[in-house]
Amino acid sequence: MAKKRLLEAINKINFDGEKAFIPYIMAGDGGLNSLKTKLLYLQDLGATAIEVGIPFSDPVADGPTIQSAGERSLANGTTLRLIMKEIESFYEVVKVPLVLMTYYNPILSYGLKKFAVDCERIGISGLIVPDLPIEESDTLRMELASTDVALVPLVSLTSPAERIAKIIASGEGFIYAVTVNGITGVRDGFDEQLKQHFVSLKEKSPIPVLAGFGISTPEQVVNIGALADGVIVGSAIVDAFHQNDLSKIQALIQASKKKVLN
Ligand SMILES: O=P(O)(O)OC[C@@H](O)[C@@H](O)c1c[nH]c2ccccc12
Repeated sequence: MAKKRLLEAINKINFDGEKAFIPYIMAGDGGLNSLKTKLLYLQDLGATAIEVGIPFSDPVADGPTIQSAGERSLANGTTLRLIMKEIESFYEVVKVPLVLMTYYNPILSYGLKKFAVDCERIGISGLIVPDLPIEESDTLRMELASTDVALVPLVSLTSPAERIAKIIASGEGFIYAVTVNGITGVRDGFDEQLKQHFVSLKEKSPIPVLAGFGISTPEQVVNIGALADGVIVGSAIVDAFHQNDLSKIQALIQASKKKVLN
């Protein structure tokens, strides 16, 4: 099945002259019963899709902010199973596409087949599995083949050209282009080569290319967003929810809605 839901949500925003904005939140941070409220809040502000993080004990790609959020969530007793149940209880109300970000281990212990079936049933639009390299993704890909759940690949700044071509060829939903070398978290500056990197990715990719990692201010949303089809913001959103600074979240999303002329 062609993966449509996520792709179409992003294409529609770009067609309207805006950049896609995908906030990341950690499920279970602040209690699992706050998940629905946060999702509806972000949906109403105009998030294109929302990345929902599954807490994991060994989060190798996560910076300090997301790590702490994961620890708070785990301390609340959050598990993938409970998160799936919780989403099932409100998936008819939350309309914005949801992308689950999880390491591979929780999926394996949940059961690959069951996970794919359940994701489809509760309306999940995409998956990001940062520790599953493309060479090892066939099993999961096969389970997802008959669903509208896109397997969103990550491309790093240092991926060689042949690898980028392979990743793009198998990409579904959008390409997650990582803008820094290293882990998630707030950054001051970006690599000067970034512009060329995005020009080249966008040339090669038939699906949207979104930029993520280190984007934490409205200015960065505008500037990095201009290079890509949209942005993903994690740590800044997680922090703002944790500190209950909702105006920060509003300003970040608003920055993606400045019309751009292509
Ligand atoms: O926090 P940042 O720097 O804004 O980056 C987004 C990121 O947090 C989110 O997409 C994410 C959280 N954990 C990840 C692990 C791998 C890839 C991506 C992620």
